[in-house]
Amino acid sequence: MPDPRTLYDKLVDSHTIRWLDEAGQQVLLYVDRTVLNEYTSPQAFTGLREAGREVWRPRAALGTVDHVNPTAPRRTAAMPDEQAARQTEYFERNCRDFGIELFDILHENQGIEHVVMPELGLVLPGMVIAAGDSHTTTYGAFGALGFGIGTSDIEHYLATQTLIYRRLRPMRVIVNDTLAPGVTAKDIVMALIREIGASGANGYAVEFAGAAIDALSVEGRMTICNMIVEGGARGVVMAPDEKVLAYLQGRPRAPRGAAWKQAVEAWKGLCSDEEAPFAREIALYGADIQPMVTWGTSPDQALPIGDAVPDPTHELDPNRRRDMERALDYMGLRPGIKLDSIAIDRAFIGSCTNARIEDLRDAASVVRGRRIASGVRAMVVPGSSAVRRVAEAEGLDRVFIEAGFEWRQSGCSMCLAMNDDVLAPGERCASSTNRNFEGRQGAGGRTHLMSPAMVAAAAIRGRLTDTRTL
Ligand SMILES: CC(C)[C@H](C(=O)O)[C@@H](O)C(=O)O
Ligand code: SF4
Repeated sequence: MPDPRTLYDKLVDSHTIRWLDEAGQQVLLYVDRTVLNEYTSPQAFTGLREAGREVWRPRAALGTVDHVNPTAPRRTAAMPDEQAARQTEYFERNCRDFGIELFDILHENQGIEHVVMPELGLVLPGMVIAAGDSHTTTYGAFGALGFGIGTSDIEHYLATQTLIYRRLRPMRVIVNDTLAPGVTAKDIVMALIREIGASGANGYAVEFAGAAIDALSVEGRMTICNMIVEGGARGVVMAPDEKVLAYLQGRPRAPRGAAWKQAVEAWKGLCSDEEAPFAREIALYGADIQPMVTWGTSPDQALPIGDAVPDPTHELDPNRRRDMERALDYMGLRPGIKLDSIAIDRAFIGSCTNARIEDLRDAASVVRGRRIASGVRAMVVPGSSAVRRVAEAEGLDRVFIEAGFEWRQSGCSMCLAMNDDVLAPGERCASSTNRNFEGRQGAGGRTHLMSPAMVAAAAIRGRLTDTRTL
């Protein structure tokens, strides 16, 4: 009998070309696909150009403009500034010259890379996908191993279709029970990061399992795989099930006909063996998880919405106390105030974490028939042009617009404020994104992370709000 293996190890083993050390901890890994963006790919292409190299398998790469483009409701090719224009022009030239398919800003498939790849059916169970963006882990929801790589690795990948890869240690997170109504996938991942800390999963590949994960939609699973990066995990997997197959079947780039049948057959066995060894295991009880919000400047500085801003003087660890004091100072918050009393200026529904169609439906169901609070500026930035079209076909754009939201074009937008969607200094934002670092949404801007439904509720009340009380 072969040794029992985890799903993560099966994925790495099946893509290992050769061991680079005696224990097989460092390997030459075959990578099936990548996705490129205008922000992290330029130096890689410059490297290829300078070395006179070609791209080994141009059809295994796809480019989409997402980080720097504007999201103004009327789409044009114009960029907000000179640097963004230079980045997108060079990106477009690189894709053209190296034979890589490109979704430019006016393309009907344009969108945030981690939304575009799955919706086209380009992420399949059993694949290894590496890309120049940390949230490539999103693809774990399909039983694929996705991870972010730096620019020199992008160049290595493009030239060889391989990477030098160091194995991670497998860790399992089991989420038992069922979630209470009003609690979402975002709350699971935020609760987990709060528990393990922002570097709690450093060095680990996390496998999620358990009844609460099984019960989630594929979109919800993507939210978890996307955001667990903020807990330090550089690899995430979930065993593919019937829901994954149903999600993929018929997608434009997914296999069809006999190839589909063959693929489904090949995906059997993409799960951890029963006795597979995990270096670490954590259990969460789904029924205990509450809607979460962050109060600080790190994704682990989060609490259930019913709680109060914590008091640093109660923290015994001096480093953590200092971090808390600094975070509260930056966030302009006093210890002890109720989280649901914190007034907001802005509300942002967007990002590769939470701007898929299901997220927009969730938020719209909170917003329907209501108006946003006066003084709040709220916007919805769909994760992709396709999500935007589906939402419009369902009339969700009207729901948001009638409530006072701006309905925008797709892109990363105010998730990281590389375009002209930025917070002014001191502005406070309820945001469905994944990072709340200082200045993330604009210099001096204050970010509170939460689920899209919670953002919608905050926009309506004008302060952080438990959706269940609306
Ligand atoms: C720009 C890119 C390097 C970065 C990432 O890798 O995650 C960005 O997408 C982010 O979310 O901060
Ligand atoms: S939406 Fe945000 S987290 Fe996602 S790729 Fe863009 S900047 Fe990164």
